[in-house]
Amino acid sequence: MPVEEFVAGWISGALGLVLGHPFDTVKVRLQTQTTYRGIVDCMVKIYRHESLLGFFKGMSFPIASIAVVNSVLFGVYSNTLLLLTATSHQERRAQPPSYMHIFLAGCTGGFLQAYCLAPFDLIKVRLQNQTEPVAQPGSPPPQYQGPVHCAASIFREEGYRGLFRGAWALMLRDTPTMGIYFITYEGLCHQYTPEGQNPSSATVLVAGGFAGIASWVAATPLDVIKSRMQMDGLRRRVYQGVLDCMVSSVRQEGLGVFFRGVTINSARAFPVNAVTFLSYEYLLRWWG
Ligand SMILES: C[N+](C)(C)CCCC[C@H](N)C(=O)O
Repeated sequence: MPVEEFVAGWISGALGLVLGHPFDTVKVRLQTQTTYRGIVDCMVKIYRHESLLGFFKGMSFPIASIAVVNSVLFGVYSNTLLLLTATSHQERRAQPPSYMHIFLAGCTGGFLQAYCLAPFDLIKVRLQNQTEPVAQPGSPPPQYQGPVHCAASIFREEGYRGLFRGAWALMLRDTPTMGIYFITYEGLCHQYTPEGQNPSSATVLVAGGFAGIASWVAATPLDVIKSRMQMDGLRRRVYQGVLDCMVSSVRQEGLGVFFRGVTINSARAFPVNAVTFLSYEYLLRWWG
């Protein structure tokens, strides 16, 4: 089983992640809190009350977990394609797999990575939603003092299953949309690359960026529900499950609720995924 894909997936994911984290914090706040009027208002308030550090809340765990999560995504994707089409990464330029195979491999990768991602994503969302200024002397400490403390408190209060709160919504969000992610990427690369050649850096950047946007636009409705399920249970349980969360969110806020954060998600998705795919392709070419 080729391991390069796993390592390339990890490094490229980490680069994309740091670049996108400030956007991600704004997105999570907009999706789960009602105090902000929009993207700019949210950014200004975070900066004023919590300084630049406020944008990087909750980042240490994703950095640690991206090794597992992105290497599972890219490793499973690539190895599923190998199973389905019997072509390795290098051979795929000459013999491109069918879109059906790409979609299925993407879904498989998405499904398995969601399972690894769930507890890390939960902790990230809980930390990002703490609005207290970072470490102010004299003020009461925030509920969670850091990722390990957060994980331990959730485990203590809600048990092992508590760490998987929102995991169902996450799995539903990622399985089909990771299929869309890889289809868009491969489709655009194929379109703009002469037969049998490797795509140029510009093509990889643009195809990666649009793959990110396309999959995030499709993923946003379930992303909102996922974030809400993850915040639920912090004080008192409000939702009975994914469906209940959907129904009551729509009842209270209208259908528009499903597109909360879509603009910021797309703005984040382009650079993050352009960088992710560029470094992924180059690492594999370099090693291949
Ligand atoms: C499937 N879904 C849309 C959720 C994610 C697709 C892109 C994943 C990438 N690591 C990123 O953070 O943008």
